[in-house]
Amino acid sequence: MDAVKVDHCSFSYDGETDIIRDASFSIPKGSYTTIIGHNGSGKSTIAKLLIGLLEARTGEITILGQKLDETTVYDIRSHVGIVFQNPDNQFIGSTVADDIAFGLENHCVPQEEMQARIEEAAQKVGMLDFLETEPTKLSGGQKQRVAIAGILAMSPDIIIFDESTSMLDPQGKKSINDQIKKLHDEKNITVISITHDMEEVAQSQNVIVLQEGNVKMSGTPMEIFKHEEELKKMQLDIPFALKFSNALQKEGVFDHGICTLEGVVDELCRLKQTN
Ligand SMILES: Nc1ncnc2c1ncn2[C@@H]1O[C@H](COP(=O)(O)OP(=O)(O)OP(=O)(O)O)[C@@H](O)[C@H]1O
Repeated sequence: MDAVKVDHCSFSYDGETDIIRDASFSIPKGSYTTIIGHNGSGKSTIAKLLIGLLEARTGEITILGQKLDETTVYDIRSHVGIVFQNPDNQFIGSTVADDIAFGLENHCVPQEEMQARIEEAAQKVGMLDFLETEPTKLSGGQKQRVAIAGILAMSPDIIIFDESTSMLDPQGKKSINDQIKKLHDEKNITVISITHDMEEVAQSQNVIVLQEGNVKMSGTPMEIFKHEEELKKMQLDIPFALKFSNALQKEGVFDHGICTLEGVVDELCRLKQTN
């Protein structure tokens, strides 16, 4: 089953210019999909359409088999968690723990289980020592980690990350990206991540490339990265690991391209053993 199906959707903020233009794509249940595109290509608008914060002018959106409309939107939102780009708009609690608990309280999770889930989620994002801190006293990156913990604690079927790691330092970004991958691998959650981080794109299973509100390409990371020139025209790049492995391929060391650093290291070790 598809987790998400977008069928010929168009959307306009002002009723005149379409920002999303006849977009169609589907995202398989349990997959890890990244959505990329230049600034203003419509990625965040798509995310808001998927959770019914905006309504498509034409076309149909189906989430986990349910057509999205005013009768289904609240039920659908209970299965879909979203972490936005700006953490400041996502705080309601007076402590970090309250904040992570917010969604759980709405779902009437028993107190004891709630405490365990709060601690587990806080630990995953490296914020266990901050549970009693006021969210307003946190840095932007720390706030974003708490917002992510709030969603992780809910264990939704689909999580949408809308450039959620863009404020994090490199280590924080890596640890959140690792958590996202782990969540997907272990719990079979459908992960949809809007990102400019090509290292993250490389670790996903499917990629959707948006250009001016339309789906320009879709496929596996390697299928997408083959179009390096077209990506460049859209202000997009390929990951460093692939550039490195392409250079090694030119020198005759590798016989194929590899887009993750782990993959490059594995291949170098394999070659060392066979030589
Ligand atoms: N609330 C709004 N009202 C009017 N226009 C908007 C609104 N939000 C976004 N837009 C416009 O819609 C277009 C797509 O914006 P969107 O935020 O979806 O792009 P994006 O691909 O997420 O960009 P970025 O990579 O910069 O985050 C842009 O031209 C933007 O100016």
